[in-house]
Amino acid sequence: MAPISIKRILISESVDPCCKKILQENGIQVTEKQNMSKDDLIAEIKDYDGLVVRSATKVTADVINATGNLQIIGRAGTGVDNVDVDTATKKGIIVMNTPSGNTISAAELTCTLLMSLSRHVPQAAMSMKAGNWDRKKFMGAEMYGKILGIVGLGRIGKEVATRMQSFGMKTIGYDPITPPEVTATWGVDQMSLEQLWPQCDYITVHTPLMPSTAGLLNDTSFAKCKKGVKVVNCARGGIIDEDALLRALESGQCGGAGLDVFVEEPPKNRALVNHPNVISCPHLGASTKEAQARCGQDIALQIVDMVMGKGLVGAVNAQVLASTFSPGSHQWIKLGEAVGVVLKSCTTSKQPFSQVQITTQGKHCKALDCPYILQFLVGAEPQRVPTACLSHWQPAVLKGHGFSSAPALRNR
Ligand SMILES: NC(=O)C1=CN([C@@H]2O[C@H](COP(=O)(O)OP(=O)(O)OC[C@H]3O[C@@H](n4cnc5c(N)ncnc54)[C@H](O)[C@@H]3O)[C@@H](O)[C@H]2O)C=CC1
Ligand SMILES: O=C(O)C(=O)COP(=O)(O)O
Repeated sequence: MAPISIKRILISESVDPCCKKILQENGIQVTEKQNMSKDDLIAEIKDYDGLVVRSATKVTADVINATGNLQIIGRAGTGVDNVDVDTATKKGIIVMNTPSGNTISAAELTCTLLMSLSRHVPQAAMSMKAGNWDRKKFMGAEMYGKILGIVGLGRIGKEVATRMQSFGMKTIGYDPITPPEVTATWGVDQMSLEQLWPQCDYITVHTPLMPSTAGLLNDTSFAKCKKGVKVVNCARGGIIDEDALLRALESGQCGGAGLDVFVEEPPKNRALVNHPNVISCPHLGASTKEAQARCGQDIALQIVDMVMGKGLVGAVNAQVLASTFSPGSHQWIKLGEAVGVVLKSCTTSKQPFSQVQITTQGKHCKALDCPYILQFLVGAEPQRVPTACLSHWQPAVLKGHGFSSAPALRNR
């Protein structure tokens, strides 16, 4: 991989101090500036080769187009929906994230919200602080024996499932990529959303926000749910349609909601936050010491490795990734994608490939495994290669994400 020169990095949010320390120890100058307006960021960003953000910095096309020498946008966390990845890609800027650093913390907050919904803990605590002693008002229900529907069975969905099973919940779910045989090994019975909605006592969503997941829970799907279903969104605002949720809460079709994320953060419209059956947090899923330490360290080390030419871990924009490999590799990377496209056109099955082996011949192909496999996947199954796979292409991760056997590359 051709080394990339990064001399100055701007950290625009509260990222664990270890991030700055690691970058500085590796000769990179670091400036921390928080709470910048869009105009401030546009003025500031011109002087930097790298930018490190969390979810609050909106790295829009305007910001990216204002950059002079920016080469890397590092997301100390999972979701990159606050970064205009397409514009970054067009400008040749690598976007990289640290998707596993905050998984456990987000899963634990989800479980906390599920349990708080069942026993009204926040409302009871507020009532106590107001000087009351109201036992009748806060009658709850056991989690034991109830059905939890998990939409999105990736890293966080899996951790939520295994934790809630320990409370005696039955876990069912839906994911278009993670195969049912894989989720069955962690106790989640997969089915279509049509089958899932009417069965659930609780529903929690753990998908990225994208066109196919925006409004997954809407008026139509709420109408198919059990009356009084309780829902949690610790993923991204908008996966549960906020207006539909308010209507469902008001009609009693939805019995309560635990919300960590909102379409607009902080939300100007407080109708949901103020609803008596809503428990909400200001996007706290990743806000633990442990998650922040992991994400801060991971993003710094990934940037340092990239600068040293050691490897490119965590890049979510594969096209840029391809262009960072030596010019000699480009033709092979293109060939990988083309082979994927051809193979895809030869199969009529909608299922992911169960086993793929790519055999190359000749010394030039020996060092190509990462980019070649990645581009093969992009060509073969673009809609089935989640960001997680692109950023963590290692066979073990691919296997967990729907490729029942990760592609093997053999060189003869
Ligand atoms: N509240 C917070 O602070 C945090 C929120 N997050 C968010 O949580 C979400 C999940 O994160 P991870 O589990 O790490 O991601 P992941 O990529 O491991 O899992 C997402 C899963 O959603 C599935 N999916 C895609 N489209 C779907 C659809 N239409 N229906 C059902 N499933 C679908 C994918 O196949 C994948 O398995 C992301 O939106 C992430 O940004 C992550 C960390 C902290
Ligand atoms: O990692 C994610 O996707 C998150 O939502 C966490 O966001 P944060 O880093 O806490 O701003």
